Amino acid sequence: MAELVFYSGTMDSGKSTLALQLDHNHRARGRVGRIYSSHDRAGEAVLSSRLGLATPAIEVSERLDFWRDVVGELTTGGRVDYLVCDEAQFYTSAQVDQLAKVADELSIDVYCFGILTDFRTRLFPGSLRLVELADRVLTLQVEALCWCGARATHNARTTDGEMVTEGEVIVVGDVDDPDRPAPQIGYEVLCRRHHRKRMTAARAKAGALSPDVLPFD
Ligand SMILES: Nc1ncnc2c1ncn2[C@@H]1O[C@H](COP(=O)(O)OP(=O)(O)O)[C@@H](O)[C@H]1O
Ligand SMILES: Cc1cn([C@H]2C[C@H](O)[C@@H](COP(=O)(O)O)O2)c(=O)[nH]c1=O
Repeated sequence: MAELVFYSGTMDSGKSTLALQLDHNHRARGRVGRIYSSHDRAGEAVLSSRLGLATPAIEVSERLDFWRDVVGELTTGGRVDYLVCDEAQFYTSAQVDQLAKVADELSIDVYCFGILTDFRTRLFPGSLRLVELADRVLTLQVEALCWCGARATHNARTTDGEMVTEGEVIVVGDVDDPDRPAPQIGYEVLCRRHHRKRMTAARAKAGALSPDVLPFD
């Protein structure tokens, strides 16, 4: 029986890398996959990983109907054994329903990858529906870490290193690189404790340098 699987983790936890590995392993055994992504940092119609690998993908806009897309491929002589769906948090609830239908009625395995919650700690619509419908929800094993060393569970949006809690839900961006100045808008993964306290790495560092602040912990 085909499955709908949701691999979830914070930003920078290796989801796209796993998506590319999974596709590679299936293709190496002669299976034919169809790859989708949405708002990838590297641009439109691509699935890219921070490890440098990338592959062409079908861009998932709000208008894309997965059921019609896959049925269209099959009825024009194509073969589809599995779907790889990256950045699935950005999919609509209806699109996730279509993916479940593809798994159930066409017996095609569907592997989805995405972050659970946005910068305000709210579930993305696509992730919410995946949690509701997936046969399995799997957390990535490579743990992204908060600056304090604890497992990072939340995605913070930052402006010049300071956490922000208001703004558009979708803003494509990357996690800050400690070796280069923080971009105006970036992301940082934090443990819940530090997300609650809006304590980014930059703030923690500034606090540690100031003689006047009370100890944080
Ligand atoms: N220079 C590097 N050397 C080893 N691993 C790296 C390097 N850069 C990134 N990574 C790994 O890649 C992961 C991010 O992979 P990626 O697939 O882009 O994440 P996601 O799709 O979850 O945002 C990091 O958590 C880290 O494990
Ligand atoms: C938290 C959060 C993230 N995003 C964007 C930022 C990135 O472009 C992607 C996540 O990609 P990754 O491969 O998992 O790093 O999502 C957003 O638009 N809104 C948010 O709240």
